[in-house]
Amino acid sequence: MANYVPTQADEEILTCLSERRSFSVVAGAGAGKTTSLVEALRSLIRTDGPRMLRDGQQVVCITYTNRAARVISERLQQNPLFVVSTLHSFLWGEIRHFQKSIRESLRCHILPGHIAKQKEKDNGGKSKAAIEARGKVATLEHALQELDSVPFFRYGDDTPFSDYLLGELGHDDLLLIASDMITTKRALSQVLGQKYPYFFVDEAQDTSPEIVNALNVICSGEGPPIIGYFGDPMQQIYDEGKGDFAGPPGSETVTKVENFRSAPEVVTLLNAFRTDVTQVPAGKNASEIGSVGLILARSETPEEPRRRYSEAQLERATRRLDEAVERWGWAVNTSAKQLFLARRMIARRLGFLSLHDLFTGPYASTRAKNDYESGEHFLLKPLVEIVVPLARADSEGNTGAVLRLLSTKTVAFSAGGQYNKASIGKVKEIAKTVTKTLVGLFYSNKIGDVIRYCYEQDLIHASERLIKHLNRVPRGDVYNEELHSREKADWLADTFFEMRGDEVEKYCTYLDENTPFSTQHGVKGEQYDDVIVVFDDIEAAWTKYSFTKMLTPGVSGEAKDSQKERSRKLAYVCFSRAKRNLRILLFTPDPETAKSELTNHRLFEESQVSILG
Ligand SMILES: Nc1ncnc2c1ncn2[C@@H]1O[C@H](COP(=O)(O)OP(=O)(O)OP(=O)(O)O)[C@@H](O)[C@H]1O
Repeated sequence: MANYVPTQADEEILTCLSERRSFSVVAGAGAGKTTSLVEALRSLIRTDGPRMLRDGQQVVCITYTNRAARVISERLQQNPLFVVSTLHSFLWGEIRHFQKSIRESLRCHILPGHIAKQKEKDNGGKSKAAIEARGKVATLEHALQELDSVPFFRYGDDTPFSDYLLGELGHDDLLLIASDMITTKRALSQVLGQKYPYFFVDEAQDTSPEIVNALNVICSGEGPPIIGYFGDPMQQIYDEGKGDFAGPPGSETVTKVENFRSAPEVVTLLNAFRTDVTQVPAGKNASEIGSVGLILARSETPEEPRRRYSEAQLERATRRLDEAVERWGWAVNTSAKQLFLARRMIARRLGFLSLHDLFTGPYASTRAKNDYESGEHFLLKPLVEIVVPLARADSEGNTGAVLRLLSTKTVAFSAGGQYNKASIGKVKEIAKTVTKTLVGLFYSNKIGDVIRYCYEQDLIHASERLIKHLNRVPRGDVYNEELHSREKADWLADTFFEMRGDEVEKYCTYLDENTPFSTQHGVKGEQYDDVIVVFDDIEAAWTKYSFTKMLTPGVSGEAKDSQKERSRKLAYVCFSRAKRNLRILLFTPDPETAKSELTNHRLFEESQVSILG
């Protein structure tokens, strides 16, 4: 890396590696954790690489996303010494052949564990939660009984949730099964330790406690295999993470104190949010001049049911943001990244409010909401992955891109698809017709027609769930929360199938990050010169977070512990994306009192805070 500055922490990591001792690197935002990780991996090429290659061993580096895996692999120039992979694909690759053990794990631990959890939620009464829990217990017990009829189990990116009797394992179950197998089957942990003398885990704070435990089991005892965790407990923003990851007994903790990203003004604010690491601005940004500014705007009492803003209120809140931006003199700063927890504001600005309200409204389960936010919802996936990219490539007249999309993303045009025996000329001709029809449908028909065409033409990997919705008669009855809560997905699908595609296209633009807007979760690992963070607890309509309570408990009341922790961490992640200038807009019921509270607690300086009149 140009301008790479070696640090004390890097030295300590090298010492651990040479002494074959496990370690955890704890570092704040912008510390260059990935740089330290890559440097440590590179050092192994020199010190232990030839021996490992001779003995058929490799180093495992686990990343949180596929994108991070690609970045690290590139920085290591695809050196075959390293297996750089997400946790899920690494684990599945290691356990998939042990089908008997997977079944045993499901039977003895995983399913009984899920059943016990659901039973805890059932007090025998008639509440919605109790009824739902009883339903889940029945389904799980049935799956347990019939487990032997499942020929084999599989896991894929397209199976976020388990369907045991179809043999589909979801993301969470995969982690539970793998950690169960590693901790209970000594032979498996020994084999893994022999194949891989070094394990590195990036973003360790988001690794589940079960997995940290399993990896520590592999790496317990003296000498190799050893494990190195790299992470920041303050940036644990996914609930399943362990946060305070630590290596097996006897391992070292290395604290990295530099911040190579942010200007000193931003680093001062970040330090006010935590006590475990006090950062010092380092490298060339230590001499940059940055700034921090907070504007407090009065929040409104929501007028709509479910504590939602009305259209007029949403409009007023958006106008307040424009006023704040104006006051900061950033109206012309088009490169400033705007981070919102308040997604309706983004959806409205970008033109997909009805889609947003559908996928976050009464027909959407928590699972559906999460999948919508990440672009993974099974109803949206065919459009996000195939239809919209095809429509875009087609409108640009980019035939090459159209053919590439068809051959890589669709079933029909893939190597094993129905056209694989046809001549190239014929395939091109079919591709043209299919694309023309599909794009035509997308712009003029309902979404249901588009998806149905994709399914009939074998363009999508249609999941069982999707096929079920396509084949069923639309629900004629009016949705009733009491009666239908377990079947709400039917109403979601029916409403979605009736919609037009234009909103989905805008949603895709947003997912592609081609806009100056992002959700606050979406920016993890990113950095921008200028950042605007908007906190509106009401508009976000989210009970998991409360920024007003976290920042100004005197004005808004004390947050619950979990709410406070989550909000503090998410705020920290957002603020720490700024390299130079950070601006925050906080909607609060009482801006004047909030101002004194914030400055009294020394989170912000008086000169940094102002009130929007
Ligand atoms: N040792 C170093 N010397 C100089 N610059 C560095 C060093 N390490 C990292 N940087 C630079 O600092 C910035 C932040 O690094 P990076 O994104 O790797 O940090 P991080 O710890 O992963 O941050 P976060 O956890 O906040 O996402 C990048 O621009 C990177 O190039």
